[in-house]
Amino acid sequence: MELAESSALGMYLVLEGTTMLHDMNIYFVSWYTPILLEAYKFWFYAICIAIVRTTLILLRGPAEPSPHSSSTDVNEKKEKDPEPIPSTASLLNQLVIDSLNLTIPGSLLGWIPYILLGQVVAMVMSDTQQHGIAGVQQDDLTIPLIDFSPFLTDDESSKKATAAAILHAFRTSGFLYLSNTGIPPSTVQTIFNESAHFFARPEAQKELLSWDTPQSNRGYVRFGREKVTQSSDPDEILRLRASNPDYKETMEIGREGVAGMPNKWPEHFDDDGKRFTATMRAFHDTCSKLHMQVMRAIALGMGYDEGFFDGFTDAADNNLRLLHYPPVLKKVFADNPDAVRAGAHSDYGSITLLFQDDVGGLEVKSPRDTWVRAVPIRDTVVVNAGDLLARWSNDTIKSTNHRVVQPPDSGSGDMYPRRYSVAYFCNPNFDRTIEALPGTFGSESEKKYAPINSGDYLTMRLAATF
Ligand SMILES: O=C(O)CCC(=O)C(=O)O
Ligand SMILES: [Fe+2]
Repeated sequence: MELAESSALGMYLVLEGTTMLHDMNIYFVSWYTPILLEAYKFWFYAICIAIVRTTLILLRGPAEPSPHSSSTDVNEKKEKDPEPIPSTASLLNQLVIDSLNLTIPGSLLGWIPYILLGQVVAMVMSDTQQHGIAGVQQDDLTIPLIDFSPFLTDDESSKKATAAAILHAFRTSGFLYLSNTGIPPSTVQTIFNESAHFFARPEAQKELLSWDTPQSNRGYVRFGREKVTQSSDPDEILRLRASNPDYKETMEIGREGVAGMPNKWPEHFDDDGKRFTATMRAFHDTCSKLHMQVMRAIALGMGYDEGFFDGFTDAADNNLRLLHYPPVLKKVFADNPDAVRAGAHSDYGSITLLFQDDVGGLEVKSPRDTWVRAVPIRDTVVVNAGDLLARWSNDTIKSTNHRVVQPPDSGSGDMYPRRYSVAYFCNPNFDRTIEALPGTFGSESEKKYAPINSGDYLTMRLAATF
């Protein structure tokens, strides 16, 4: 039966292969359609055989190894583990997947109504959403989509399960998508509207709100001023900035009420400026609550009391950054392989809450050293760990490099569209000392970093890039 299945699949691949040049507009053939239909039939048969095979295994149990296979080379046998026996759950799972897959060639052949295919796709999508499988998975990098709502209940076991999933993501890829965070999508939409309105102001007006010092880290940063990079060598940063500027402008908003470090609000310009100020003040507060909740999840995941980090998060020494990447000629990217909207970097603080529009362009470095697109997923927040959390966790949590490049080519026009995003950079209270967390080291000598003051660390990192 296995042979029949692979033969049918082989026929499908061979037949479909013969139509490839036609598909690529290289060599047109008159028999394209009939051959393709025959190919789809073999695809359909192969899945049918697979379904029958799985059903038989379910009913009868796995086949005994044949005498032939047991008499194969002894050396080879010694090295190989016996084939694992699939569990009933995994067989049932396979059966569901195969049945769903059957609808694809089935619909293409007109044997199964198209409408069913649509329903099946919707079913698979909602299933993966529910089980948190969705997200991004490529080149050994997994950015899971995690539903945060169970963590916001009083149910201890739901909270623990969500906390464990979040910590696992921080320890492996350093990135995750969070849904149902408690921040309404309409609030995020308002922030994006206000941001677009702000960046549309005349350049001269924005310059009046210009960012001045890394200590304060507040205000408007014009196009090309910040060059995010891992380098701390000033000459190297200057050279990079001149050759490959970040194609972006930003507005940095810090915690309100810090002596000597006022935010640079546009409230004295006009009513729009007043509305912007009130909206952003409120959003800073809203995000600081999510920051506290995510840190509580990390605490629970690491086996501490849920409130372990509260004394590190309650000052809300966080930075709200509005980002605008203006439209850019496709030619700029085509001509220069190093062109970026935001250069490769890791974030500095504890965690970042990132809201992106649906344009795309954010990429995350995979363990295979490739760039993987962190595609926008509607109504989710991308959460990633920063360098200070990695340091705090004695490198058990990862602060992963990421960058922003051109969005996928939509094909029309000679420019890539503008993109907006909003990053909320969270930091441990600036007056706290950060040193290896309990449980992240055995003996004192396993602590990788010296204790450091949170505020000093952040200022040092910011001073290097502006
Ligand atoms: O715009 C984005 O999606 C990412 C921005 C970012 O990584 C940053 O500002 O640190
Ligand atoms: Fe970043």
